Amino acid sequence: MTTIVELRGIGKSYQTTPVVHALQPVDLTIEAGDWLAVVGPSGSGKSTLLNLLGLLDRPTQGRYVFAGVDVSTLGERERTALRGRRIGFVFQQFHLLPHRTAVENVALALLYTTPSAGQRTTAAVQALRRVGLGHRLHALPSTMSGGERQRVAIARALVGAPDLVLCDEPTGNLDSANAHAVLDVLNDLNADGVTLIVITHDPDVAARARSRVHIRDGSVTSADPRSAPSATTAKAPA
Ligand SMILES: Nc1ncnc2c1ncn2[C@@H]1O[C@H](COP(=O)(O)OP(=O)(O)OP(=O)(O)O)[C@@H](O)[C@H]1O
Repeated sequence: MTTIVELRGIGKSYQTTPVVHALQPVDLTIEAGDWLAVVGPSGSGKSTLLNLLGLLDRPTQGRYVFAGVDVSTLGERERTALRGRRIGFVFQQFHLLPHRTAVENVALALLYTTPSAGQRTTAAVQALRRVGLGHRLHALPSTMSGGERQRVAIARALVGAPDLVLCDEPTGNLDSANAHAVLDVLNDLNADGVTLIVITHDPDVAARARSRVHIRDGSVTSADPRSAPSATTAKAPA
């Protein structure tokens, strides 16, 4: 098995007055092919954890090994490169460029890694087909439903074949029909081997994952009673 994420005693405090201990030290292991939901109420530390996992922020303590690389040893430029090549992001607000078609939005994600425009377009078309949007390649975001827009965003996250896709409230802006369609896509991708971490406050979204951890007041606890509370290990069930 390949370990994608290994957090050892990772914690984060914001040096404000007073200091905010946003994330208490946590151990977390994610293997290739896992789908983990991180569930917690507003202010519990979900974004803090997502920012650490996605190399968008640095912890104040602990060790993070991502895909075999100890990221605490890396400079900012190396972290940015690792993030760009190996982590895909899906956000609640889609963040699509409004005047670009679906295929252009997805192809843009490869701008700095794939010199050939033709190859970028080919990969974008494949990614859009993978999320069931092969018939909407040239649509502008304004002509798409929220669920379709989020599927474009998922295709954009996937197109570079990342080791990990991090989703922050991926259904937060969707009605229940569109939310189900997006969760079905995540389900299919995970069945194909894509490793997912989904941050959510929605228990229905969390229920679709293979495993769950809960976060409250900055403390991560496992939903799996077999795990020790101080050593949360998220593993796909056998
Ligand atoms: N830059 C910052 N400086 C100081 N405190 C912060 C900062 N960012 C977050 N916090 C605090 O850290 C705690 C965790 O915040 P975080 O944004 O991670 O929660 P969350 O679970 O993502 O919330 P939400 O669901 O509302 O987005 C909160 O008490 C928040 O006020």
